[in-house]
Amino acid sequence: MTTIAERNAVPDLASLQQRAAEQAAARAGGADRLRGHIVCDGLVRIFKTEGVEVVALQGLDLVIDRGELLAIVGASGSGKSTLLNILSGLDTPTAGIARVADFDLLTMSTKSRLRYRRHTVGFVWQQTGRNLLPYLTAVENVELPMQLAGRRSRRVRRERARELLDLVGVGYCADRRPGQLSGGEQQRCAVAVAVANDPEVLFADEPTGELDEATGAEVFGALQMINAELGVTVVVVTHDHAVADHVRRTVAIRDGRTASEVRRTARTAADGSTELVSEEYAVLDRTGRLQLPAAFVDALSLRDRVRLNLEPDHVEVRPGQRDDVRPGERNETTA
Ligand SMILES: Nc1ncnc2c1ncn2[C@@H]1O[C@H](COP(=O)(O)OP(=O)(O)OP(=O)(O)O)[C@@H](O)[C@H]1O
Repeated sequence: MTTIAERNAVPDLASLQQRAAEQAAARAGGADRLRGHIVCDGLVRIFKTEGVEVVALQGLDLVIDRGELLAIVGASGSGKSTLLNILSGLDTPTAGIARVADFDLLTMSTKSRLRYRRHTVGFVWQQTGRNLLPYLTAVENVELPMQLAGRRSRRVRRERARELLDLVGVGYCADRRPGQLSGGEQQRCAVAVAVANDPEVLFADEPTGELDEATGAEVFGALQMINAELGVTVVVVTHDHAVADHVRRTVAIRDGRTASEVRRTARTAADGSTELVSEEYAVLDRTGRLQLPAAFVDALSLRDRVRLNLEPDHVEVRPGQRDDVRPGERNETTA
């Protein structure tokens, strides 16, 4: 059993991930049941306003394993909020598959949607006002969801609320109201509130959006702790690419599809220490489509079509035939 002092020591991402995987396996009933806690397959969301259709999600594929701590990043308008609204049960997709913890988000009834939102998922929003009630102290805010669920005795509720506040590093704020807390402390309390009823998945929408970098890092520390100690799957949606430093996998969304992801893997360095190495991958969908990073497209002025060559261990992508060949310029694809 880890002590609070040990938990609050500066966390090492690799060991936190290891702990999260063990806790998640325990929750799932064995490591062999870890895959696919959240599954999106060919997810489509079309909005229709005044006869105009906006395709916000264009066949998005994403699999998140139980116990993962994952960030979703993307420019404004890329479809992050649309995806989060669907996964949190606030909105229904137009087509495709969206499944979280065995709930089918396309077909679930109003009753299961309510159960899903109350017990299966927790939320942290960017605006504190949406997370905490101003007239309750921090510990009362954490107790409230347990009280509404009517599952635990008053004494147990209070004990758990204090434990959760300790876990996210704001035990000292227990008897203060939100107005007496800093922005970072409020968001860490919000994390404790979100997991009060022991959800399987925690969604955080821009949880550090209004915070400076150092305070934002403390909030990420709280999310890491919840993930590692409770085995809760954590999905953070943000504009902020610096988030990649705090998670093991960052998925980038572009034009309503998953475009690329960065994975940080632990490797043993020459001196025996463990180091985290980041590697960027393009995402290949089931039909073999992939999106080239915008920087690659710009660097070679790729447009309209490209030439592909299959090599023994890789695929080459070269600029393709250009229709607008100027006089005197050779068209490199003609034989
Ligand atoms: N209710 C709606 N009605 C019509 N169009 C919508 C609606 N919600 C989102 N859209 C459109 O869908 C696309 C994706 O929007 P979304 O809000 O999911 O992006 P986002 O990545 O979350 O952006 P931001 O980071 O600015 O919140 C945009 O083109 C947006 O205008």
